[in-house]
Order: sequence, then C-alpha cells, then structure tokens
Amino acid sequence: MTFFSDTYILISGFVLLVTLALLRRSKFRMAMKSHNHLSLPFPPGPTGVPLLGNIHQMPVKDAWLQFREWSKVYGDVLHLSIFGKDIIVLTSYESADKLLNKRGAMYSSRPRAPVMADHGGWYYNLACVPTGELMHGQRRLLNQFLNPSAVRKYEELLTKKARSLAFHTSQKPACFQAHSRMHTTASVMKIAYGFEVVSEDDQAMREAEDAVKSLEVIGTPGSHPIDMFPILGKLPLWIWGQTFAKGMEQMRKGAYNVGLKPYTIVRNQMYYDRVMLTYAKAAGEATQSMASELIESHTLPDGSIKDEEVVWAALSHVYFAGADTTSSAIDTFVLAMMIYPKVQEKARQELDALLQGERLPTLADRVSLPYLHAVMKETLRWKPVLPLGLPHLLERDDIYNGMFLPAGAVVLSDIYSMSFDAKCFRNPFEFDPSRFLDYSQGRASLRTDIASDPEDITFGFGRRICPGRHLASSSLWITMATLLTVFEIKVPKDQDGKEIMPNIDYVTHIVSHPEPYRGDFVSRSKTVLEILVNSIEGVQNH
Ligand code: HEM
Repeated sequence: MTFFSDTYILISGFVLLVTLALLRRSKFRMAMKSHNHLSLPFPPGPTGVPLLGNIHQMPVKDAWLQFREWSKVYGDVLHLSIFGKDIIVLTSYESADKLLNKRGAMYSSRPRAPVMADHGGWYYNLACVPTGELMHGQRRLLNQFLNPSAVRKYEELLTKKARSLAFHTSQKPACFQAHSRMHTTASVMKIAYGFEVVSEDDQAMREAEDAVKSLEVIGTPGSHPIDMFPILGKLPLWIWGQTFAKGMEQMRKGAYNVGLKPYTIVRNQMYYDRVMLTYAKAAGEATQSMASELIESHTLPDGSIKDEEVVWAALSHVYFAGADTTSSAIDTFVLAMMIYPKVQEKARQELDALLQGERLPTLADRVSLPYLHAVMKETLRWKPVLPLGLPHLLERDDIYNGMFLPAGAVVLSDIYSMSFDAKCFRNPFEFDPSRFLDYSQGRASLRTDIASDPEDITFGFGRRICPGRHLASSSLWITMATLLTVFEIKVPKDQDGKEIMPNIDYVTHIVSHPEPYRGDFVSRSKTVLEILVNSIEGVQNH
C-alpha cells in the first residue's frame, strides 16, 4: 500500500521516521518501565539493520508463512524489531499457553492502534481496546450471553438457520458462499438484535460487508506509520494520500453502522412500544434478543441506560466478529469435503447410523458423533480463520526460558504455525480428522491426550480468548451435520466429465477466507429434501 502522495513526502517522511525511531527506542522503554537488569538476551530472530530493524525482511502478505520458516531456525519464540518496536512471535502452542494463558494478567492488553481506533472510529472494538473498563465491561456482558450454558438457548435458532442454509443451497448451489455468509449474519443479527435478515441484499448485510471492506484500507493492522508513531496522526490526513483519507471516512461510517446504529434502532423501538402502551408485548418479544434484554436490565429510573457505551459496543461484536469468522470456517469445511471425499463419506456414515434417514441432526446429537467432532477440529486447524489471532501487548518485563521479553512488546500468537506444528500434528498439511480419535475401545472416541487441541488454539488465548467460541462451534457443527445429511458435496465437472478442482487459495485481511469456489451439492434423496422442507416453517422467509 502506498501511504505517501509523492516522492518529497516519502523522503521527508522517511527522515522523520528514522529520527523518531531513535527517540522511540529509549523513550518507549522508559514509558513502559522496561529494564533488562540481568542483561538477558532477547529471544532469537533474524538479524535486522540498525534503527529500521527487520522491516525489510517482513513480508507484506501472509507474514505467518515467513514466521513458520524462521521458527525452524530460531525456535518457537521469535524476536523482531520494527523502528525500535519490539515484536514477539509465539509459534508453538506450548509457548502461547505458558505466556498468554498462564501469565495472562500481563499479556492481555492490546497495542495502541490510532489509525483504527482514533481516526477510523473503531475505538470501541475489542481488537484495539486495551485492558480497562471498556474491555472488562464488554467481556462481562459477552460472557453472560455466550457462555456454554447460555449458548444452549440459541441451539434451536442455529439449527433452523442451518436448515435454511441447506434449503437455499438446494435451490441455488452455485451461490453457496453467499448463502453461508447470509445465514451466519442472519443468526448473529437475530441473537444480538432480534432482526430478521432474509436476503443477501438486506441493508444489514451490505453494511456489515462494507464495514469489513472499509478496514482493508489500513492493510496489516498496526503497520501504518501513524500506528508506530501516533504523533504523526496530528498531521492532516491528506498527506497520506486521498485514498487513505477517504478510507478513514468509510471506516468511521462502518464503525457506526455496525456499532451504535443497530443498537439505537432497538432502543428506539422499545421506547416507541413503551409509549404506545404495548410495552408488555414488546418486553415479551424483547427477551429474544441480547439488545432488548440488556436495555431492559440497564434502564435506570430516569430512562437513561447505565453503561450505554459498553452495552452497544459489546453487542456490536456479536454481529461484527461473529458472522465473518464463522462463515469462513463453514466455507473451509465444504472445501475440505470436496477435496477429501473419503473423510466426507466416513462422517456421513456416522451420521446415517444415528439418524437412520428418518430425521435431521440437532445439537443434542453432538456427543454421539465423535468423528464429526474430529472433522470440526480439523476444519479449524487446516485453515485457521485468524492466522495471527489479534495482537496482545505485554505490560511488564518478563523472563521466559532465560530470555528477556520487554514491557511494551507486541505479542503475536502465530495460530498458523501452531496449527501446522509437525511435532503436534503428523503430516500437518493433510486433512486428517482421525488424528483426534482413539479407536482402542473398538469404536471411535475423541482422544483426551492431545498435546494441542485446535479448539484451544484457533480461538486465541488468555484473558482475550474469543468470547464467541461456544456460539461459533455450535453454529459450525450444526451446519456441517445438516449439510452432510442432506447433500453429497462433490467437485463439479466440466462438459467432458473432467473434475474442476476448486481453488484453495485464501485471502486474508484479519480474517482469512477461501477465494470463491464452486461446489456440486447433490441432494441425497427426495425423502431427505422433504424432511428438510417440512422442518422449516415458512422456509422462503428464513
Ligand atoms: C470460527 C469462528 C471464530 C474464530 C476462529 C474466532 C477467533 C478469534 C480469535 C483468534 C480472537 C483473538 C483472541 C486473542 O486475542 O487471543 C478472537 C477474538 C474475539 N472474538 Fe472470535 N472467533 C470466532 C467467532 C466469534 C464469534 C461468533 C463471536 C461473537 C459472537 C466472536 C467474538 C470475538 C470477540 C468480541 C473477540 C475480541 C475479544 C477481546 O479482545 O477481548 N468471535 N476471536
């Protein structure tokens, strides 16, 4: 991405950055009270150049691929430096567990991200909220609604949405990825705000997509010069080029559309219902959404809402962090089923033995289907949804295995390298769910002795672990089970009957998505389609 509008700005900007780098190295360490009293070494890493550090070695795209290579040379805790900013990359589950989980109190903040937070209007988004009340307050509310037992109350809705996805896929199989995106958005919109999303042209869908797109302007989060030297943010935005200035405008719009706006709609509706004396009815319906429950429970006697910013911000995450991520995992599952038909067949046999062709799966069947659960773990491992998680910030100096980790370092959990760690996963690039199964009792059961479980890796770590993980795994599981019950998922063929192998390239900004692909969804029988249609009331509208 070009941040500078012309050569002059490029040169003067460069001189400024180098000067700031010199100042920063000493000042930043002092501000964060970093002292290496014992003169311990930093973790190893590639040798950088004075002042600039490793900037010239950092790939612009898919940095985790390079981190994996470096980890083979330097070990599982890497140290990099960019303009004097320390970056620690954890490439093994063991190091992430020992530092981010076990020493979570000091590894749980987020680095400052002025471009996203201050200029782009996303200051409330947990991806850039440091430790403090805005973080704790939001996480408290999210955990209240998304803990394992709370998520059970959404099982019926998730099942209905999975069936609706199967139905729409049977009607228009070529549009599967668009359907999957719509159905995950529809689920989280219903849960968060009680809104019904019924079409891909729905305004909420378009606004969520625009909001995701608007974030692309910042490239790799944290990589813009303003993020490294916030003082540069005081300069007029146009010096970074028109695209950037316009991008900031789009970001602010997106931040409002997925944050305050949907909350305000619910709040106004509830207020209107109250005024119209239909409050009792509205309250009855209100219990169906997180927003209305929270507005109810946070309304003060004078009609204002206690901690209102925390409430609307927390809700925004269900919608914004919930849809894009889960649909990525669903799309990966379908891709894997096309490429590994034997795995697909095995999972289906397990389902058929339980369902006997008489009914569709429900989430209550999950415990009886260990192979399918293993397929889900492998889906999450094989193509991690967030290959580098979200950055953590180390708030105090730390020592790990005789190495000095300085306060103020940005800590990256390299979920990609952890997922392809050959020490934990044999033939890591193969999609092989049996790695999670134990057949010693004569039938498959999930292994309990796995050194690193993808479900403990892919949702992040410590006090920042994904609060939506239980909802995500229920949604993913029921979608997988329903699709396999209804369809055989095949690689499409060309006119000569030759298979057209799907593209397995992924495009990643923060979340990774498969590039558009085509799958062939063949209904398994007329009966199963009838059962599907009968199981959904008013299917056209869901
Ligand atoms: C397959 C689906 C999903 C995956 C793989 C995923 C993964 C992640 C990861 C890796 C993080 C960063 C954790 C860290 O900093 O160590 C994260 C954070 C987060 N996720 Fe998810 N997520 C998924 C679905 C969801 C859903 C459904 C929701 C909400 C309903 C959600 C809400 C959040 C929030 C709010 C955060 C920020 C937490 C914080 O900073 O304190 N995610 N997620």
